[in-house]
Amino acid sequence: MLSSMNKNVQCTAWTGIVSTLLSNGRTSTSLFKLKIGNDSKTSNHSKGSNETKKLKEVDVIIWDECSMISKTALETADFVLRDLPDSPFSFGGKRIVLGGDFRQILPVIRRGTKTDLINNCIKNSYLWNQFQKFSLLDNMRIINADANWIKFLLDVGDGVANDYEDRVTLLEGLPVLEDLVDDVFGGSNKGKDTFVPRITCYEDKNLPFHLKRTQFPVKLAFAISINKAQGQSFGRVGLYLPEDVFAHGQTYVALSRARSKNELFIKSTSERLFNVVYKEIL
Ligand SMILES: Nc1ncnc2c1ncn2[C@@H]1O[C@H](COP(=O)(O)OP(=O)(O)OP(=O)(O)O)[C@@H](O)[C@H]1O
Repeated sequence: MLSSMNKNVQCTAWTGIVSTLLSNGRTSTSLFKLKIGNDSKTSNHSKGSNETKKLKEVDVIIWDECSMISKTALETADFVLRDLPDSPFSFGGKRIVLGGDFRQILPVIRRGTKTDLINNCIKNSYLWNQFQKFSLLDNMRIINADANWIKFLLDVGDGVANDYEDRVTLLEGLPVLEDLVDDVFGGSNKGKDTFVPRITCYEDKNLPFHLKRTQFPVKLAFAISINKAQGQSFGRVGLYLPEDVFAHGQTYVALSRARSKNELFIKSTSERLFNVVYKEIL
């Protein structure tokens, strides 16, 4: 819509994986030339460079997964954009659209305490009050509009599903894998050659003969961390939690990646999942 209004739009996101999901997306570090390793407090941007000239022509910046942006990075972006035309206005007068959900993962701060994380959230920036807030209320990812599941996910994200030990009890009917991974690849077979049994599949019942195929029940899958999964949707998710999560939003992000409750399989040490929620920033 913005492009049809002849607006020059640049999409950006904090992580590489999310920026690849956006049309013409770039990582925020690359767009604003943020220096990493110092909390992104400074930028390498140089006024005469071609990149800077291109950034100057941008009208609207759409910055996704904003819960992951650190306050310092947002403020550095403000500084960079003000510096382009020497503008007194925030972000050099450009329109900034932040998208995100503060139930999700926050900026990563090595050995950061809860206070460090909360202080470095963009909600604590001097810029936050300049944004107008809009709420998206419908969960469009869940394909079968399972109201119980949608409510459960929100309760996990808001921390209201937590019990006295900050654990959430999974809804009944959610498959919890007890021993599949261990049986096949670990557990008593750890370190040994393991035989994966072939299974017989019968297919194409309309054929004039009986087609039988024998296959290994193995399919290519990819393992990624919960943090990397943020921003993505998957048809089928196996959540492997040999240890508790440790950061705000991780349980919510992990549980909410699948399009349906039936496509989420969990292997965990407990059916009561640990859930870290900093209610101060919701
Ligand atoms: N308007 C829509 N109509 C139909 N399906 C939609 C719509 N918007 C989103 N979806 C579905 O929901 C999925 C998630 O959407 P999207 O990635 O935009 O959500 P998000 O708010 O960025 O999620 P998150 O931040 O939790 O990753 C999409 O892959 C798509 O399948």
